Amino acid sequence: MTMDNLHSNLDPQMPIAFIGGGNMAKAIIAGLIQHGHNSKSILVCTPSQATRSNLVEQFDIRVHQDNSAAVGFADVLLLAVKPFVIPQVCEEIAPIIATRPNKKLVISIAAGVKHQTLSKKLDNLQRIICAMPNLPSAIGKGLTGMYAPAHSQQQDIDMADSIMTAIGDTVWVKDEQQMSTIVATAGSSPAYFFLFLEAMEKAAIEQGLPKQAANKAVLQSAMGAISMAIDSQHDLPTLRRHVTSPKGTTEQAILAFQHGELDELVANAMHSAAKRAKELSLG
Ligand SMILES: NC(=O)C1=CN([C@@H]2O[C@H](COP(=O)(O)OP(=O)(O)OC[C@H]3O[C@@H](n4cnc5c(N)ncnc54)[C@H](OP(=O)(O)O)[C@@H]3O)[C@@H](O)[C@H]2O)C=CC1
Ligand SMILES: O=C(O)[C@@H]1CCC=N1
Repeated sequence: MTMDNLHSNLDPQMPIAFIGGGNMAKAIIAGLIQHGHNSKSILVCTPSQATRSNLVEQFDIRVHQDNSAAVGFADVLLLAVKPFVIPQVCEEIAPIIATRPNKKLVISIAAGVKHQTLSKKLDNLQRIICAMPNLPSAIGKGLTGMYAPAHSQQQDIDMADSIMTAIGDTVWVKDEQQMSTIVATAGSSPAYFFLFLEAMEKAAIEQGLPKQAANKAVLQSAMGAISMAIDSQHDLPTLRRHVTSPKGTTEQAILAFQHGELDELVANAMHSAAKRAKELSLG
């Protein structure tokens, strides 16, 4: 709940178990370790030997091939598998969780998978929190949208929040429906920015800049703009106007974006992402 993740009160020794060791698990683990979490307090259960070896090499954490090991290792379990794998994982861990349901907190980062679906698949487990982080969690600059149903205990909300604020900032939503907009706005959005930067870099190269210069000009400008947008007391349209001299160069670029109906394009793209999150929640 704070922009300063140094304020997370996560105990660096607290055991955390991940089920699934892919891109997003790695991003969260990188963020946790950067925040000072003890690597030996992190276990990842994931089927492929290659992924496990890579995780040990990269982070010096514990790994296991059997998902049930996660339940024995930690009281906080982070489900980081693709949405379609969730039913199988729940089937494997539900009987073990059922032996001590009051001890286990499950945090799911699977896009679109609803709280109620998870609860049903985990033998009516009540201690479940849905989280939608994003890739910049790896460098402590993530944004995680979070949802806990009304019956959740405050200690579970605080625990989930302290894990996610260790790797960035959090936004809690009261209505689970809003999680699909969080997917579109935060979970998926780093890819939109990468795509836009790729397009700018390509255009700069086509206009004649060497690749290295094009890359530097694009990334440094993006970083400057984002830093200003965060720190400035001006809103986004005002900052845009500060760059756009009447009859100048920027105005021509902005007109070209407007002719291309940028607002509609962005709205359509985000609608498609949110719609897909809703479809995943049905599957
Ligand atoms: N990527 C992103 O930016 C974001 C992703 N998410 C969500 O995170 C989840 C994971 O996505 P992402 O990390 O990108 O996906 P990846 O494909 O990179 O990782 C999925 C991982 O799940 C593992 N896995 C597959 N089957 C099982 C199983 N039966 N038991 C345990 N582990 C299994 C895979 O194992 P192995 O490698 O061993 O074969 C792999 O390590 C998804 O639900 C996605 O919606 C949420 C926010 C952002
Ligand atoms: O593309 C996906 O489905 C996942 C969820 C949000 C980001 N990556």
